[in-house]
Amino acid sequence: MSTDTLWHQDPAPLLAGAPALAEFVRRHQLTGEGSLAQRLAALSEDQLADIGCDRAGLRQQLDALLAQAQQASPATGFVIDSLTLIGGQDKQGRAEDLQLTLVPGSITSIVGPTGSGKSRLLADIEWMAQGDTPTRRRILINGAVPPSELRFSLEHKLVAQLSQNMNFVMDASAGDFIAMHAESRGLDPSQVTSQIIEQANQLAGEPFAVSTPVTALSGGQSRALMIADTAFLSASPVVLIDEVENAGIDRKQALQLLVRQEKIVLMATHDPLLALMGQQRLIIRHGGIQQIRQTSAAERANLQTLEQMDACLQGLRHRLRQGDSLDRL
Ligand SMILES: Nc1ncnc2c1ncn2[C@@H]1O[C@H](COP(=O)(O)OP(=O)(O)OP(=O)(O)O)[C@@H](O)[C@H]1O
Repeated sequence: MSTDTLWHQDPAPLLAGAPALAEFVRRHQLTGEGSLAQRLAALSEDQLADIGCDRAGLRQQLDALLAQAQQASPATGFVIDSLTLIGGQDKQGRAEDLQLTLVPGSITSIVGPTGSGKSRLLADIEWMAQGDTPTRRRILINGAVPPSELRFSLEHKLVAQLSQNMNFVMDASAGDFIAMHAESRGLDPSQVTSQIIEQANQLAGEPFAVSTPVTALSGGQSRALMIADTAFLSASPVVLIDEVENAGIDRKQALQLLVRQEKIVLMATHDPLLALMGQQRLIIRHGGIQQIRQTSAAERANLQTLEQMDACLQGLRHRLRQGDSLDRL
């Protein structure tokens, strides 16, 4: 796909895997609706004066970033508009009669009792199952069976998975880790490293530095680093999250960060605060999706109360960590 074609289409899917381009778009007041060509044309003279660059200059910089984004994208120019899940069967072999299409910028929660099949569903998506897993589910990308090079290639991953058990075994600092990842995406690490560390530190309670060895990070800090790294550097337009709740990080902010980057987010959770942040939730029983429930207006209104309760609990956790008494709540 030429950069000219990208120039005239909705950039949202491309922005998901192109943090430098996304940041440029945000900083230069190009976040409106329509293609980049339309957004650039819509800038007023006042806005251009504000930005300190003329239209031709902006176009030139955008062209360079589009070319870079295309090169770095997981499958050169491959953008995801939709991911479709076609039902298979539950653990008893009963048909899972559904077809569900998810689009970038959406959050879908996955809820259900322990052992009901939440992780299995995430794994089906990660593998882009084609009827070849125990659930017999099938996954379509942009309405079609994904080409096998997308399915099996390690470097062209469409899906990033953040799971509970994330231990680093490498001998590198947090800064080195980010730099390696940035370079593999063809990005300049100096532009993103401090941003990612800063963001990770906002998610985790106890700050760490660029020079901190990754093996010295706590569970919560590792998770925060991976989430910030995924949000800024991962080209994968689909993000799967398995149980973020016990990670010791600001989970609401983490979710907002991931979704801001226009990704398709699916999240297995037992946490009401997180579950209600999704537009819908898939209710799993006996290995099958039994129901799809849209988050209702009343539930959304309840979110505020849940946030207050959560803030109260977080405060108690903080006091506990500080060694304070909890005689008075
Ligand atoms: N439709 C299915 N057919 C056959 N096996 C299934 C199906 N769905 C799930 N399973 C199997 O059931 C087991 C439990 O599923 P899974 O680990 O996904 O549960 P979970 O909901 O994530 O549990 P937890 O909340 O404890 O993490 C796994 O071995 C999984 O492969």
